Amino acid sequence: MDDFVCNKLTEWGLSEWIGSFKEHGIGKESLYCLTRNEDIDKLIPKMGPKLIFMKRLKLLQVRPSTSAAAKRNLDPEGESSVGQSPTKHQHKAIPGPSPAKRKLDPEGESSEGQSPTKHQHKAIPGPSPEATILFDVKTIMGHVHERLRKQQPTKLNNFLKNKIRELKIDKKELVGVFGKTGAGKSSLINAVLREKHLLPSGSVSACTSVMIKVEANMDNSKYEADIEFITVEEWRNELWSMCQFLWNADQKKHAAADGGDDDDGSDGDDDDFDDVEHRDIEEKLSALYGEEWKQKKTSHEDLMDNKYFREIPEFFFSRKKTLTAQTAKELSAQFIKYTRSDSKQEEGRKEIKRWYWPLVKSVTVKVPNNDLQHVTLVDLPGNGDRNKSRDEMWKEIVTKCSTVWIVTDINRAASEKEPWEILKGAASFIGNGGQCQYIHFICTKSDCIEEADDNDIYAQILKRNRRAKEAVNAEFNKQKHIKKHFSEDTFEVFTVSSKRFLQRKCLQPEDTEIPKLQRFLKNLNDSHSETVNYVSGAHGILSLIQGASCRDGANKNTAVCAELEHNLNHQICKVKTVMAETYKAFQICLDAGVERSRSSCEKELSSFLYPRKKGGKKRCGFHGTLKCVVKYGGIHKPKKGAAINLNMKLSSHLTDSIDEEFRRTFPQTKEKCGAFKGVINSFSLNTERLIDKYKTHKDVKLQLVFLKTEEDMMKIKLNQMIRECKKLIYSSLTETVEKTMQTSYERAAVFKGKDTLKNMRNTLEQHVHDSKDTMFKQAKNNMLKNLNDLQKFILLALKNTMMESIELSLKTDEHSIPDVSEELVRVEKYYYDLQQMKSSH
Ligand SMILES: Nc1nc2c(ncn2[C@@H]2O[C@H](COP(=O)(O)OP(=O)(O)OP(=O)(O)O)[C@@H](O)[C@H]2O)c(=O)[nH]1
Repeated sequence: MDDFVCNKLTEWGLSEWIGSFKEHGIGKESLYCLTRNEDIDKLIPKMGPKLIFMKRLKLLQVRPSTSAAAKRNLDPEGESSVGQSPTKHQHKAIPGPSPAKRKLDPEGESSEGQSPTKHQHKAIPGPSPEATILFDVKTIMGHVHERLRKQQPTKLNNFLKNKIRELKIDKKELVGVFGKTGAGKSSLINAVLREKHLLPSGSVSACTSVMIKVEANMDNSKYEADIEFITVEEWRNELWSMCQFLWNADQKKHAAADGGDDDDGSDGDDDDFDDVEHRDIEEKLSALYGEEWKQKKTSHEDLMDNKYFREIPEFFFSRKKTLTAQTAKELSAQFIKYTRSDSKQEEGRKEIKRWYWPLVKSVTVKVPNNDLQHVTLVDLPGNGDRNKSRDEMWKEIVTKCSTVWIVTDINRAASEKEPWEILKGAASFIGNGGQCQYIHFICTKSDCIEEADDNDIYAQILKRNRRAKEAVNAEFNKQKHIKKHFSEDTFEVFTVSSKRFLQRKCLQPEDTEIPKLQRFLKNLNDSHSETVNYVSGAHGILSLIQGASCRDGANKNTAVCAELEHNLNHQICKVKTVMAETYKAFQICLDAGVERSRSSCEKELSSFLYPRKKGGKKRCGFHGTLKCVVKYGGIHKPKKGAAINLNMKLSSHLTDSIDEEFRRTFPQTKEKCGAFKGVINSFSLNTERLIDKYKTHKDVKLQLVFLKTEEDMMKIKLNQMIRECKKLIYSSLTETVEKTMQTSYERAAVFKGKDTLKNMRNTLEQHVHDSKDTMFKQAKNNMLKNLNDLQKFILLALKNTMMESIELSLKTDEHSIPDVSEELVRVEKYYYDLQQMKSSH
């Protein structure tokens, strides 16, 4: 690593990160890359929270604008995108027609046969007043940016251009739809979107096998599916290990057939594992190669032959394929071969020779003329995946869900184990390790009732719905592990009938509860506060420009600056105090957790390694399970049932010890006071009082208006950053345990034949025994270190951002600034209009 990087980090007050940069070989180019926000996600797994800090560093403009990195940030790409963007953005901002207006036919059929364009012409309502305001303000800011670009690039000029570029609306709410296969997830998504034929559903042998994201198509009026493939290299590696496995299995079979010793001493359980693995492999290979793989399995390179991928050349080149169609039905027929596995070749789908799901990472389905432009529904099959990149994507999506729908058949909704196990398994990823605010337990197929006669059906359905809700709520109250992450007010039960909602038979739409879910999504989609933030940010920037162009008395500024700096120091002290208290509280909880983990980890491991059935009997098939666990780094994701995670089990006393304090420090729901006991949200330079005090001095007042909006914007960005970092801080506990356990998994995975189970158990036991004095301490230290990094960064960001803004608004004497008085008047009016809309909302 060269001196440049060291100097830059020192210059930015981040000298203690130099070690990490060195450790990960992050040099000058990467540093540029980071400050330009490119490819940062690839580096995040290496660097953890620090990279997120780096990412935000750019957003928060902590870096000095004279740095080389800053200069590169002001590249022409960025410039032009703002200057030209309004038209593109404007399109995005105007919502399409509401589904209610568009789909006059509840079946969702009528629009499908017709040309959508014609249909849309009739139904598209004009943009909402908010969208019009946003459109106008974006256009105004685009023009102002263009004028600034034509001027000399001074410090203030650069600062203003950056500020305009940073104004954006990036609200995206993810709703994760979980549930076992056949529960009714696809039908539910179709019903809430009133798109009867969008996601394929409904057969015994077929099921959704890859993650499908469904969102509004904001770019055109077509139905679209973007397919993202895994890498060629990844498939080659997977093929290699599958062929290897099949070869070993064949050898074993031959040895047995030759009359060799078929008892390899593996308790017979090896066969259980092999059977499961064998079935999975066969399923994958048959999907892609039909029967042909059986002749080619000795050479994985033969299975890479181009002829198998003729239909998807994109797999080798761009890794992305886009399908388009005029109707949902047409699109669905096109993408089904990328999303579903169909072991028995359903009737009507026999023409499909190859099913490409093993090569697909995810599919994004885009629905035109849908006004949920800020919401993405994600159909999540099962627990995740054994395929590494699909599993990573699963985790990434799950930790980003702001709402989770657990879908299950209404029959035995409360008593069935699987939905609760899915929820339990995901709780740490969506709770403290994620950002979920609402859990909806959705009991589907409420129309399916057997015992009632025709006249009684309606009453019976409603009665069962009531009972199901009571039972599920009662069950939720028993789920201690889930309740550590979520309070009762985040949990709600729905009893829905997707089928009857689309058919309008037997049940009124309201009784199907689909409209209730639609209203929820509509509220989630609401971008009012984002629009207010955009307009208020624009108002602040224009105030700064106008204030700078009519600046006069330096004396007043000195007095205001002194007062602001005094306020800033006072506020920083307040934040520091809360941060120190938080650190202390974390330390106390974790110390207790380390002690408990140390004393009980061997017992925990034992209960895992020697599982007993109810009644104390030994459990069969455990050998296979453990083999999977050690092969996949402590994690086993069976096709059915809950995922097994030994790392989480070992770190459970640590996570238990911190869960409550963690939730208090980083509350999930927006209504709560916010992170760090609300000290970030209440951070204020008291600019409102100063605005009132200096209301007769127009230039000072304008600068103070800018500072007020700058303060608000900074808090929004900081809160977003805190939300991302807290996930990494939380997951660092289990990750440390996972890393420490890795060597023992690797050693255990190589055992074969006689005494395999015993040897695997001994290896893990010995390792836990040897590392129990250090592993948990290390996990605690890592969490505290990450917390400390975050706290330092927040303080740095608060101080530097506000100081830079004070300096540029009140201490810089630049007069070659455009006159934006007209624009300011217009945006100011919009700003007040939006305030009024907000109060009437
Ligand atoms: N009667 C009735 N049947 C439903 C309802 N919802 C779903 N089904 C049926 O249940 C079956 C499974 O539904 P899907 O929507 O495909 O289930 P899924 O959870 O998406 O299944 P996978 O794709 O395998 O993950 C289909 O035959 C549906 O028609 C409902 O509300 N009422």
